[in-house]
Amino acid sequence: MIAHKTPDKAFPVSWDQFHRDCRALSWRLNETGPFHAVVAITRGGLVPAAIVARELGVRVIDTVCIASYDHLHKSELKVLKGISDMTVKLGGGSGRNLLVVDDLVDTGATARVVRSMIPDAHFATVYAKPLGKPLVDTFITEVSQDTWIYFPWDLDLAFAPPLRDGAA
Ligand SMILES: O=P(O)(O)OC[C@H]1O[C@H](OP(=O)(O)OP(=O)(O)O)[C@H](O)[C@@H]1O
Ligand SMILES: O=c1[nH]c(=O)c2nc[nH]c2[nH]1
Ligand SMILES: [Mg+2]
Repeated sequence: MIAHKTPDKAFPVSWDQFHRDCRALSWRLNETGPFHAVVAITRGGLVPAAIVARELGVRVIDTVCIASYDHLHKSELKVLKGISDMTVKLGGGSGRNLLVVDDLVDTGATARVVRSMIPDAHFATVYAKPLGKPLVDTFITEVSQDTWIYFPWDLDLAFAPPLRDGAA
């Protein structure tokens, strides 16, 4: 396990907000395409990839399966499944006209690995932190490096204590 400081700030995202941000991302990407295929970086990229592909009318969806975080803790990055040969061919070998989608870029380690596979692909994430931002072509919202983004699929409805009882 790689030593990692627990982020100071929390940025929780609701399903509504996430859908709105994915639609905003699709608007931006619509000016850049057309794309022959979408490559989702699993698992976090699956939900935004579905929304973006729907908005842009792309029917070919592939995955590259990468794991590096165990909840808040960064571990060694593992590529569990690569991009299929058919998709790489669609992108002319270098990724031209392919759209890579992930939920966020943090340190940029995940994006760097995927970029090395298809360097000419267009990289899009919904959220970006400063360290990873240079690796992404299009994103919607930037948060500070010491912020942890909580996605709706990782959250549950729960009681929030009143401010006067000591809630932050
Ligand atoms: O820029 P980085 O520092 O590489 O971090 C960003 C990556 O970390 C998260 O994935 P994670 O490895 O947690 O797997 P998951 O998508 O299955 O949740 C997130 O979905 C990005 O893919
Ligand atoms: O849910 C998540 N939120 C984050 O801010 C983050 N950074 C890397 N991996 C992450 N996963
Ligand atoms: Mg991920």
